[in-house]
Amino acid sequence: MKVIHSVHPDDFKIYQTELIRERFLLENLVQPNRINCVYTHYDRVIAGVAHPVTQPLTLNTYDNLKAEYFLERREIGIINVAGDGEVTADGIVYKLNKLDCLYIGKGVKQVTFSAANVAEPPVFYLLSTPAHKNYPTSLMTINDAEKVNAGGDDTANKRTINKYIHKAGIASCQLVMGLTILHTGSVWNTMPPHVHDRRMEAYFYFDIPAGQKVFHLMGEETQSRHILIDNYNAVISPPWSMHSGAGTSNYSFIWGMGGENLDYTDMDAIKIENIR
Ligand SMILES: O=C(O)C(=O)C[C@H](O)C(=O)CO
Ligand SMILES: [Zn+2]
Repeated sequence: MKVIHSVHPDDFKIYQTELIRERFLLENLVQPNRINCVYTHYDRVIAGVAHPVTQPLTLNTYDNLKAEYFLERREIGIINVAGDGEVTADGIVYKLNKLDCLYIGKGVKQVTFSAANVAEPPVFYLLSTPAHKNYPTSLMTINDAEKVNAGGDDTANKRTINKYIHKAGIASCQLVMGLTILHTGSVWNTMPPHVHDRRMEAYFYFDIPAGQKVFHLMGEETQSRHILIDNYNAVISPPWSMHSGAGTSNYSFIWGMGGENLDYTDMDAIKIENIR
């Protein structure tokens, strides 16, 4: 499993394009009949994708965890961003259609992923954090996710934020997870931006139309940098970094966090006029 180490904000100031991409961008996660995971030293979050097509896939442990099974001391959030699929947790089958979310708690030994239809296979985005106790496995469909409508047409940031795993939603030890859908004609996510030193964050961009890209914005407020994002890329946002983005079209993204608290609204806002 690839390992991503933490970066100090002072060191980040001299980073050029290639080094920014190497240290923060997760590419090539979606491969047929494979689970690809990346271990980060940001709150020990593991991000990855399971893409079962013609065969079921099992979430095995990795040597990095020194654990008998993946969820021995971890919890995981799973969101499907493509065709219909199934996730089985210790023999119980959960159907996940596009944009449905499954939380699986610490102590579940066997997790498998499968496609409902080979012609339109699922893409399961995975985000896992260390966990100290078991919370029940819980499925939440996109319809049941708590919704916040934010932004406006006049500022090209009209979007719907869907919350699944958070203080008032699915219970977890430290994982917070949901997804944001940009409305047609809107391109800016998370603008005005924020930081939350108490939690790292990872974004997974999807439904970026062919030929379009997202400029993901990161860095301290007076040291902004960007990374060009393709469909199904994930990007790590360190606790000191703002995270925002503008697309050449509308798109969607999954956000997920690990750290001190489960309060989605715990953010330190940045004024647009202060960004440099
Ligand atoms: O569009 C938004 O605004 C977001 O989706 C914000 C993220 O959810 C976030 O950064 C949560 O901390
Ligand atoms: Zn955030």
